[in-house]
Amino acid sequence: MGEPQTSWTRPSTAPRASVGEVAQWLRRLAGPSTPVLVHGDGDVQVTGLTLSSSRVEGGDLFAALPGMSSHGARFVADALEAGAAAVLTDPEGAVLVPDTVPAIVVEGPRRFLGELAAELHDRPATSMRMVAVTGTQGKTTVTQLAEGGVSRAGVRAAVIGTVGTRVAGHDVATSLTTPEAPDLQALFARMREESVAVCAMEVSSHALVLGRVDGVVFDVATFLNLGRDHLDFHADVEEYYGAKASLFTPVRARRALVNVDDEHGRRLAQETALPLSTFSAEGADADWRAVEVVCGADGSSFRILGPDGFDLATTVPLPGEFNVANALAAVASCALVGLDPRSAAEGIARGTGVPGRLERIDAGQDFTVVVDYAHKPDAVEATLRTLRPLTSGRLLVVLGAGGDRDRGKRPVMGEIAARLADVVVVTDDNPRSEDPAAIRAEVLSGTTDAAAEVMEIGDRRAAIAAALRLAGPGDVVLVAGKGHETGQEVAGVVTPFDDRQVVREELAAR
Ligand SMILES: CC(=O)N[C@H]1[C@@H](OP(=O)(O)OP(=O)(O)OC[C@H]2O[C@@H](n3ccc(=O)[nH]c3=O)[C@H](O)[C@@H]2O)O[C@H](CO)[C@@H](O)[C@@H]1O[C@H](C)C(=O)N[C@@H](C)C(=O)N[C@H](CCC(=O)O)C(=O)O
Ligand SMILES: Nc1ncnc2c1ncn2[C@@H]1O[C@H](COP(=O)(O)OP(=O)(O)OP(=O)(O)O)[C@@H](O)[C@H]1O
Ligand SMILES: N[C@H](CCC[C@H](N)C(=O)O)C(=O)O
Repeated sequence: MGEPQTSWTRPSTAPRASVGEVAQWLRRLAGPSTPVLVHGDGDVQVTGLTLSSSRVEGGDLFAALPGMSSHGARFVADALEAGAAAVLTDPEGAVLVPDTVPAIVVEGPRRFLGELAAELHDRPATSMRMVAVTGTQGKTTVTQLAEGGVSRAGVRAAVIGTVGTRVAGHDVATSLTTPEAPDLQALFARMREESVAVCAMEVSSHALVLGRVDGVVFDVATFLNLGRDHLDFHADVEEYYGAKASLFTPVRARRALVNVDDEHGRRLAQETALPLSTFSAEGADADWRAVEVVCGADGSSFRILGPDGFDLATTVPLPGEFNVANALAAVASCALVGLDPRSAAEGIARGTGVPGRLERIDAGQDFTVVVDYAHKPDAVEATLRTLRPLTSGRLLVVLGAGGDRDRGKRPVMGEIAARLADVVVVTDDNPRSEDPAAIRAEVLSGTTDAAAEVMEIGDRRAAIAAALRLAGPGDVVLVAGKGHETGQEVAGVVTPFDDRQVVREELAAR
């Protein structure tokens, strides 16, 4: 596959519009009661749109928006230095923009950004079949399986999500699970140039609340599940559900695919106004079903039963019952956008796993080591329950929790780990700006009632090394929380750290 395509975050042929034209689009979007003002030369041409000064390219319209920690207008000087041609901002930001700079000023510009970006790039998503996947767990796995499956079947495909973006087989670096609208629409424009036929993307609840997918109508929106997550961002589970459910409305999608094994999925199936298809891997009555599931250490075999007598015996190259549900969701999503479900399933079966998702690290040791991105209660539980039957000896887990994120999940994760594993090594994940010892104490507070042996080793490498030293034949070591991540963030500094590499190094050093 080669090096990531750094230039593919944008189309090779830039779009072009004048500041005056952009203001006209905004007036249409905002309606007559919202004034849209133009300061300076309205004939200036813009050839791109971005909302981060650090990603400005020459000719861009810099969207200087208010945020939770700052106002983008504070970075106008940086944006101009990087070549921005004009600024889009709100009245509060306008006072920070020099008079000489062409600017468009409107109240609450974030509301219009998705539509604006889509318009600037001439609605590129309409040239592809668009699959959106949401849920607390499994988004990355489902989108990667779908893209991998159809690519192997010869379809030009793209995927956007937490582990990055791939366009027609080329890696493209992105950082958020769901990129901001200007970045997203530029990526779609690039995909259109590359004749991509189908794009599967993860849609996070943040993205829905912050309007990152505004301007896109997905051909199918897929709901996986809803568990505890992001309660630092959403007030409560009801609000979190509401954010996810907003994807299943006619402004955002044409059709819904919903997991009826999940409690919130069943609710959504009742509530959505979209044409509905359902799926189940646990025996419920549904349009798409996985039956005769046989789980093994390297994956599972099962039969897919679908509409119109669809019946296929297939496999998924990832262990765990939940990955049968993920594979089923991937196949059904492909079918619902008009792709052949049989070749998608066959493509998935022929594939490898997904980076950092139940990824086995094998260096010839006499026990099993698995690196997994489980960093939420349900994922820790699902992963440990998957690994227990594959363990003839002891199940050991190395686990921490991220800083500056939902604190409530920490003791819950500790409790689950101590209940389902035999040895728990509590360590640091990404402490970010928080005191690492205080985070560990919160995780540890959940572990007190269980029989598991619990130890605390803050340094993540030392914690991994300790677990590996304790392991023997028949044991399984789960290194949870960071999966595919390649850095550890402590006090604002990201240091290279890849659990998979550290495991290899520590195994070699044993
Ligand atoms: C809560 C959240 O999602 N915040 C996002 C939001 O931040 P914000 O609006 O508060 O921005 P801010 O930091 O106050 O800055 C204000 C403005 O100044 C701009 N700025 C800031 C600094 C600078 O040097 N130059 C510059 O132009 C920023 O681009 C922003 O527009 O807009 C920023 C600009 O795009 C994002 O970087 C930022 O994501 C932060 C980094 C983040 O961590 N987001 C995570 C929580 C997130 O979105 N996660 C989801 C879900 C993942 C999952 O499912 O697990 C995702 O989709 O990735
Ligand atoms: N369907 C599922 N049900 C429960 N747990 C799952 C499911 N799919 C994956 N997991 C667990 O969740 C972890 C994250 O999976 P994945 O990355 O596919 O989900 P995600 O929704 O993209 O997560 P994130 O939003 O954190 O990026 C996996 O490593 C696994 O432990
Ligand atoms: N997208 C998630 C990733 C969390 C990964 C975990 N390793 C952590 O740091 O908590 C977030 O930013 O909340």
